[in-house]
Amino acid sequence: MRIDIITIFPDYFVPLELSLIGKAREAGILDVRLHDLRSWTHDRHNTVDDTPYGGGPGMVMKPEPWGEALDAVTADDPAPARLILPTPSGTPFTQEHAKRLSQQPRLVFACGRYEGIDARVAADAAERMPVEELSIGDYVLAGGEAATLVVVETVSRLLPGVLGNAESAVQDSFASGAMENLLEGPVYTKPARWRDQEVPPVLLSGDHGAVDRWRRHEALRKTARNRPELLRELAAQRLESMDRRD
Ligand SMILES: Nc1cc(-c2ccc3ccn(Cc4ccc(CN5CCCC5)cc4)c3c2)n[nH]1
Repeated sequence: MRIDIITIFPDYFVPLELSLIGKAREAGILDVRLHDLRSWTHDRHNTVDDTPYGGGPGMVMKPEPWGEALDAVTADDPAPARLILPTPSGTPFTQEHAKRLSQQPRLVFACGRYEGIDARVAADAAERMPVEELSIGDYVLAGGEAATLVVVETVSRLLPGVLGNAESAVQDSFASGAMENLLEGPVYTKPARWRDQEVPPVLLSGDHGAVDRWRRHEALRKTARNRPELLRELAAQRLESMDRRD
């Protein structure tokens, strides 16, 4: 997968040189390219923002630099680029969304700052490529960079070869399958006793059936405590599938 990131803060993405994603880049699984938006400004001050039409607080990012940057970044590779626009007003980013994005050959991230990017940029890009506005949560960041890091990390760890067999994305909470849509319960490792706390004996029993039942019970308990609304969804899905079978 090729990932292009356009930002006025390229240094924000130094973390993508580290750890799993850094190794995936070295292995050629991921091709991450950073672009400084100011490279597509032509005035002495490299201006990227201006006051909002209609008044209001703050500044808005000018369309011209974005138009030129997106043209340049998507011109050189035939694979259809999908433009990802982090924004507080986007569709909620979920694990399902990450799985869909991990199937794409190319993602281009436009990291806004100030109060956002002139709306005509997304409208113009949509004439040439799929554009997705997405939110990573109901809170307002200072710009799109942190959201882009979250999406790139979530998507990258789903790519074959990125996670060693030491980790596995299959058992992720929100993953489909046996523990579908449940939060994962507690995890333990050696020593079996630490600061007077014992690891739950079932985990040392070697009885894999009992271990699976215990883990499912813990996942249900944690989901009921932290995300009860997920249980309602799960119950509704179960009822629906039972109704379909009847
Ligand atoms: N999930 C999530 C994503 C983000 C995010 C993503 C990109 C940008 C670019 C700039 N900002 C700051 C920012 C500040 C204020 C407003 C709200 N204003 C009210 C009137 C016009 C706009 C919007 C945007 C971002 C924030 N935040 N949270």
